[in-house]
Amino acid sequence: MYLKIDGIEKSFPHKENGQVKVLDTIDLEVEQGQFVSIVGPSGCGKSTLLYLIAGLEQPDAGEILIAGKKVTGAGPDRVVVFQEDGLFPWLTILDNVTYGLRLKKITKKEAEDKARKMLKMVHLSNYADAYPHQLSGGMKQRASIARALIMEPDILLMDEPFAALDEQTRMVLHNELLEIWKKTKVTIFFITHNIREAVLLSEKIIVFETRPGKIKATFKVETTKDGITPNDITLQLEKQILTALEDEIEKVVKEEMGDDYSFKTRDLHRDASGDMGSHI
Ligand SMILES: Nc1ncnc2c1ncn2[C@@H]1O[C@H](COP(=O)(O)OP(=O)(O)OP(=O)(O)O)[C@@H](O)[C@H]1O
Repeated sequence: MYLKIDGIEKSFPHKENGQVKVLDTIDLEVEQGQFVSIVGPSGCGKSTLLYLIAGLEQPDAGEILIAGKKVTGAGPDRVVVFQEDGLFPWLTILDNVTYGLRLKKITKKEAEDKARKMLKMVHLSNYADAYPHQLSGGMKQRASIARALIMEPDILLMDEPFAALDEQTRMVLHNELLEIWKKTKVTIFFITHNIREAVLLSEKIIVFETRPGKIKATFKVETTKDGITPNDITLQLEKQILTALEDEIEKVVKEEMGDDYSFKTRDLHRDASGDMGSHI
């Protein structure tokens, strides 16, 4: 198995309880080139797992292996794309994209050629000399993806990368990301609150339980030979994921709003295309 998450546990210090357990015995396998999404209620440890894979946090127990090698710290083989674009406002888009290459021993010309190729891939060729403030939210996020891809990572770790974007921009970026994924064959580990987004993009979807995060269910997205998922399968899957998530969201709601509040009896947020659990 390419990415193997084996018995991962993680706690953080907590001012009242001493320690709070965030992840409890996570076992998970990802194949090389696979697109895997994680959905789960707010605070269940999704980002923590992503940081552990990135090597930005260390587990209390268990280990993460990539191609059989234990992750002990950050490395250029894993790049994170965050919800906020994180571009440097004082640099042009081209310079933002080449920034990560500074430590690599390549000439400025080589770095720029590479960056222009990446900008072409995310359809930003005409904005190489623009500054981030001159770009829309979606364009900035595409620049962030180009900046990540230029490092030629084996694993792209995406932490709610499209959550701050409007629906139309999100749809465009979904298509672009799928194109990029097919072209680069990069392994993608994608966190989202949006069930429809997860179903649309991924091959495998993992639903997390409320804190301490545990895997509650795993769903495989079936496609036809030409890579398309028929609508009835998509809808069915969205329903199943929503059902698995509802119980978990209910727990979070009760914890925060009291036992007399029920999420499941309300229809307001029961649309799988919405961001489930992100605003509780
Ligand atoms: N460095 C840290 N120190 C202390 N507590 C932390 C730290 N990082 C995360 N936590 C806590 O761990 C829990 C899980 O956080 P995490 O961000 O992984 O959840 P999440 O599922 O990604 O949440 P969301 O969907 O809201 O982004 C939260 O209660 C958070 O406050």
